[in-house]
Amino acid sequence: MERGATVFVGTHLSRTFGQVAAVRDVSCRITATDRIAVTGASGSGKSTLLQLIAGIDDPSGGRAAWPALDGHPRRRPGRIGIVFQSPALLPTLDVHENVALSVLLAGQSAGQARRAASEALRLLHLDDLADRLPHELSGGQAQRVAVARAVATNPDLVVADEPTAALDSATAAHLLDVLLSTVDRLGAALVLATHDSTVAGRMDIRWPMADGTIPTAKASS
Ligand SMILES: Nc1ncnc2c1ncn2[C@@H]1O[C@H](COP(=O)(O)OP(=O)(O)OP(=O)(O)O)[C@@H](O)[C@H]1O
Repeated sequence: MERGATVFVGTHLSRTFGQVAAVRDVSCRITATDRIAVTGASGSGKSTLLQLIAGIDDPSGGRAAWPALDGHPRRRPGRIGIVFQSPALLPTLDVHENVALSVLLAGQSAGQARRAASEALRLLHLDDLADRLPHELSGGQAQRVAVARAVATNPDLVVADEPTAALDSATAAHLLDVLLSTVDRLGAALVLATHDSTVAGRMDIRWPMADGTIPTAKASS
């Protein structure tokens, strides 16, 4: 992707659930290669904002747009990779099949999916685990597979919702190393929600959320 390209623009975004305003009037911009940590207390709206950025939820008000990703028939999971707090691997598929599935869902052929999965597993040093079932993995290994699944389609934007929350600090640091080096290699933007100040400290930009808003998000543009 072109350097400086705008991957996402949120304009006066809001998302309400009944009486709860989870996201309130957030305007923000993400450009290619940005490394953004969304921080804030539990319930401040981080996950809700990430879901709007990933396009898996619609705002109640305002506008979400992905200028650099337009023109792609399938924005997700092709151009946007998502890593959740828990790996959420399909239990009856082995590691390679779990990763290949995301590529298939992005519209690639079975052969392309197999090749892309092998490449993603190699990138994340998971080749040796390709034949394992999810229950045969440690938590850290499973989360690395989840990263492989998110990046196998060569996305322009990776959205990660507390990807290290369930890991001990050494495993979390390793996962973050792997995630950062992978998005560097892809030239993708990364937006990551975290409670962990060490994790947030490794990102270039911090969006501190409080009560559904981000006072400084516009400063990233
Ligand atoms: N699907 C939903 N239905 C109803 N309320 C919701 C829903 N999703 C989120 N909320 C509410 O919106 C607010 C923000 O939630 P959100 O999960 O975005 O916060 P968060 O900062 O990610 O929290 P945490 O750090 O605990 O994951 C909370 O008050 C939450 O209860």
